[in-house]
Parts: sequence; structure tokens; C-alpha cells
Amino acid sequence: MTFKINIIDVDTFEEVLSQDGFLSSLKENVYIVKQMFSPDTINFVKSQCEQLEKLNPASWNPCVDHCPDYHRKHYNYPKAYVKSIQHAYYFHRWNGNCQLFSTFYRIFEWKAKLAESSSAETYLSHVPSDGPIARIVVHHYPKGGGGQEEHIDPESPYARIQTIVQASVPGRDFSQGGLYINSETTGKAYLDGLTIQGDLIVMSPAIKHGVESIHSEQSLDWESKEGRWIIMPIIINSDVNPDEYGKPQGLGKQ
Ligand SMILES: O=C(O)CCC(=O)C(=O)O
Ligand SMILES: [Fe+2]
Repeated sequence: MTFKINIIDVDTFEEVLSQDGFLSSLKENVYIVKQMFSPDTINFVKSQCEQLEKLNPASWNPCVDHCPDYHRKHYNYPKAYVKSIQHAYYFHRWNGNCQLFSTFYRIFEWKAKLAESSSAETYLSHVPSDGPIARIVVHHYPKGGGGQEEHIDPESPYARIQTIVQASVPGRDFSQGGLYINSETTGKAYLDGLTIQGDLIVMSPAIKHGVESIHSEQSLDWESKEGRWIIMPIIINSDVNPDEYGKPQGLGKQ
């Protein structure tokens, strides 16, 4: 399998997304949608993370009605579906986050369109007991080993595309490690170097991918905000009614 990495502007991407062959194109194509989000938007999201961290200790919460926003440090937790070293932040619209979710509305619209059943508004207004919900996840992979095991993610009607917003400045915030896709025939292709802050990476969840250790030679400092940051607007099933689409699968390589 060889991949074509398409660098594309948002209006052209929207045309591509509307074409019949789009979903099958994802087997061999990755899209980097240039400059979808401004530095102000990225800084706004990071400030929301800072605020969440300042006001709440790290925790984990099941995705049920009234689930709070929370943040959590992952350190190769043995029971994790996919092992990672990262500080992750989880936001839900029902916690007064209308502005945050409207910032990423276009991405939710694309996902809803590909699901063919509902509008973005349906997912955005859902609470867990209604069905799949919208969530905004932010990952910070600190220097000194931040990363994620190679894995594939489940495909479902509401997760036909994986959408990863580049929230760091590659080359300035980190220069070693980062997101790659992998296949037996071509080996790893690294994507961060093709992006600048505010770009959006769109690809199939079924492509093998991982985040190679960020500056593994340095010592890990959770307090430092350097390293790699990404924002993922996602639609997931809640923990109220498990779906049949499965869980992410770690492939045992880091
Ligand atoms: O950090 C990234 O770029 C990818 C994250 C990812 O693949 C995931 O959380 O499933
Ligand atoms: Fe993934």
C-alpha cells in the first residue's frame, strides 16, 4: 500500500469530500487541509486546557450524562487499548462549551454528512443517554518521551474520517518524533513536518498510525508546555449504550 499525501485548501477539500469516491479514496489518500484554524483559535483552546488543569485535579470520568470536562495524564497504563504518554483534555458541549464546539462546527458537519443519518446539530445536542456525542479532545505529548503506540481506530458511521488539528508549531515546539502512518510496503511516513499550526490532517481511522516519541533523549517534564499538541473534534459512542464498532487496537510498537 502506498499513500498519497494531498496538500489541499479547505474549499477544494469540501468538493473532494462531496464526491462519490471519497470514502474509498481514504484507503490510499491522506489530506492535509491547510490553515483551517488561526493561531488565536489554537491559543483559545490551549487556554481552555490551562483553565481546566488549574481548576481541577487530574481524573478519569465515564462518558455518561453530566460527565464533567476533565484532564488526565496517560503513562503507558497497562490496561489502555493503546499505550501512550500524554496529557489529554476532554471537553463536552453540555458543560458551557458552546463557543469551543462552534469553532469546530465545520468538522462536525463533515462527520455528520458522512454518517448519512443526522445533522451535526444532532450529535452536538446529544447527551450520552441520547446516543453518540460530540467531544473535543486535546493531546499534549511532552518532550522527553510523549507519544502513542502504533494503532488503528474503529470505523463507524460517525467516525469515517479521523480529523487531527495541528496545534503545535513543528520545528519550534519539537523537532523529533511525531505522527506517522505506516504500511508494510512503504514504511513510516511522518506527517507533522508537512503541517504548520492550524492545519488539519484528515485520514481513515483504519490506517496504521502512531506518535513516535517526542525528544526521547530528554527527561520528561509534565509541567513544561513544550512538545507536540493536537486537537481532535470527535463523535463517539457514550458509555451508556456500547456500540458494535469496537475499540482502538494497539499494535504493540512504540
Ligand atoms: O496525536 C495524533 O496525531 C494522533 C492521535 C491518535 O491517533 C488517537 O488518539 O487515536
Ligand atoms: Fe489514532
